[in-house]
Formats: sequence, structure tokens, C-alpha cells
Amino acid sequence: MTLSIQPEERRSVTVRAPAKINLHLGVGRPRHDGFHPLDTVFQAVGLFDDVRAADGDGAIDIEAASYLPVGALPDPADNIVSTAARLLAETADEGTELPGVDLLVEKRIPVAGGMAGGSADAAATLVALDRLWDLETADDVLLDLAARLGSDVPFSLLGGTAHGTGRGERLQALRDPVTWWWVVVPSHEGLSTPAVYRRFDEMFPDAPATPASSAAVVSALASAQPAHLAAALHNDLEAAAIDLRPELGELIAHGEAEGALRGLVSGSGPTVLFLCESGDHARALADRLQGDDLPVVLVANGPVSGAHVL
Ligand SMILES: C[C@@](CO)(OP(=O)(O)O)[C@H](O)COP(=O)(O)OP(=O)(O)OC[C@H]1O[C@@H](n2ccc(N)nc2=O)[C@H](O)[C@@H]1O
Ligand SMILES: Nc1ncnc2c1ncn2[C@@H]1O[C@H](COP(=O)(O)OP(=O)(O)O)[C@@H](O)[C@H]1O
Repeated sequence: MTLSIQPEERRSVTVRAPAKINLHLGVGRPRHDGFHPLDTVFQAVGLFDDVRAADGDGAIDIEAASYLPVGALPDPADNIVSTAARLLAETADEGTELPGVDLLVEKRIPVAGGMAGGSADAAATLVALDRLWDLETADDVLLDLAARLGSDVPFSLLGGTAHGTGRGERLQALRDPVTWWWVVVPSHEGLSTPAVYRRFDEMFPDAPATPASSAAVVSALASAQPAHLAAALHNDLEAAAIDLRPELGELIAHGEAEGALRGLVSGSGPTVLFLCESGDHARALADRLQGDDLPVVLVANGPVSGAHVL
């Protein structure tokens, strides 16, 4: 009998993080630091990126779903996952060197689509490395690191449905016990978030310092009635996104004519969302919208969990 010695097993952790949509996005005029004050209601929806962290020597790979346009992703060195990994390592490293890691990102969330895909990857990286390195970082420290990575990153950690203020990083979870159904139509090409905010400033130089309140959406969520939520949905960045991409306005009108309760630009766009009555309604609408002009039409529901280990 021969005994084989197993090489030490390569450890890995995979974390899944959701896309977000904004059911209400009230935007005020820019603050002194250039960021816009927000009053927003985030909802995490069932479209996910996965980040796998494994013992390694620093490789970063990205596998994108076939429906995402190739070439849209930044180089690994500019990728938000490397920034997140460096930030956590700097925070955690107290003289002891942390083991090297390889990161693999499996992307399904549209890139530069107004669905916080980069934020989801950053949040997933923080959670995966915290687990791989056995750091047991406190939740409030993780949320603080997340806010340093981007305004939307804390919500990608939290998930569910939440009220966001400040520049979007200050969160309060909202009770949202029903399942809402969405048809999600990504665009063939992303829109830059700073460019959409700049267009908003040009179009609305007299925007109020205090952003529009999300109270109507909060009470529509409590009603659990899709028609009430449809009437309350609101996005102050929608006009700026449509001004930069007029075809988004046509797409919203088309989806509503095909029976959506309401069409809306997702965050800074250009992804378009359609609220539906039910899962069956969403699948039927997606079938009707899918065609040569709209090759990718997805169905997602929310709320779902924030970044979590698989
Ligand atoms: C618009 C929203 C709505 O949730 O998301 P998207 O729809 O793009 O995903 C967010 O405000 C985007 O958040 P995020 O993409 O994390 O932004 P950050 O990295 O913090 O900032 C990128 C840039 O967006 C602008 N920015 C962002 C947030 C904010 N409250 N005011 C801003 O003016 C600034 O120009 C900033 O330099
Ligand atoms: N892992 C990543 N996934 C997507 N985009 C990334 C990533 N890392 C860095 N980026 C950069 O962040 C920008 C915004 O990405 P994303 O979060 O997908 O869009 P949005 O802010 O519209 O929701 C992209 O244009 C890209 O240059």
C-alpha cells in the first residue's frame, strides 16, 4: 500500500452580493464636498455578483455573464475589488503579514448600469476577506470601510430595503415583508454616474438643499399594494439620464404600454425597471419586451439579502 501525502488544501470563500434599485431617489443641490445630499429608498434585488477569495498570490480575474458587453470592465488594478482588499488589509494588518489572495469576480449585474454592481463586488470582497483572514471585523467597522469605498457600498452589505441619507451611506433598515417583482432592461452601454449628476446640476441649478422626501414610498411599501408603490416611485436623476439617452424615455413608454404598472430609470441609469403585479406578470412582460432591439430582458424580485457567504 502507498500512502499519498495531500498538499495543504487551498482555502476559499465565496460571497454573493445583490444589485440595488432606488424606489425613491431625492437629490438636493451639491454639498461643499461636491456630493449631492440624498433622501433615497434602496431595495436589494435578486441579480447577483459572486466574489471568490482564495489563498493565492494576488491574481484578479473577472468572468462576465454572456449578456454583459465585453470590454466594459476596468483593468484589475483599477477594479474596486483590489481597492477593497487593500483597504481591509491596511485596516487589519497589525504587524503580521496577511496571506496573499486570488480574487475571482463572477459578474451578472450590468456594469455602469445604475444598479451598484461595483459596490456589490466591493462589499462581497470585504466580507470574503474578513472570513478568509479570520478577522471578525465588527459590523460598524465594515460599514465604515464600505462608505470609504463608495456611497452605495454600505447598502450592498446591508441589503433588504433601507432608507438612505447623507450621500447615500447613512442607512436605516425598513420593514418590507412582501416580494416585489421587477422586469430589468439593461442597456448595451453604461452611463457614468458623475456625468449624470453633472447633467442634473445643469438642468436643475435651483435644486433644493434638502432632497425630496421618500415618505410616499415608505407608506406605499407598508401598504403592500403594487399599484400604490407604482404611483409613489420617484427618481430625480431620471430626467438627466433621459436627457443623455433619449431612447430610455421611449423604452419606459413602451413597457408601460405593454402593461407594466410603472417604468423607471434605475438610479443614475441607463438600466430601466418595470414594476409588475406578480412573478407571472413580470415573466409575461419580459417575454413581450424581449426581441431584436432588446436582446437582454431580466426578471428579478426584491428585497433580498445583502452580501453573504455561500
Ligand atoms: C446614483 C446612485 C444612487 O444610488 O447610484 P447608481 O445608480 O449610480 O448605482 C449613487 O448615488 C451613486 O453612488 P456610488 O456609485 O457609490 O457613488 P460614489 O462612488 O460614492 O461617487 C461617484 C461620484 O458620483 C457622484 N455622487 C455620488 C453620490 C452622491 N450622493 N452624490 C454625488 O454627486 C460624485 O460625482 C462622485 O464622485
Ligand atoms: N468590479 C467592478 N464592477 C463594475 N464596475 C467597476 C468595478 N470596479 C470598478 N468599476 C468601475 O466603476 C464604474 C461604475 O460601476 P457600477 O457600480 O457597475 O455602476 P453604477 O455606479 O452605475 O451602479 C464602472 O464604469 C467601472 O469603471
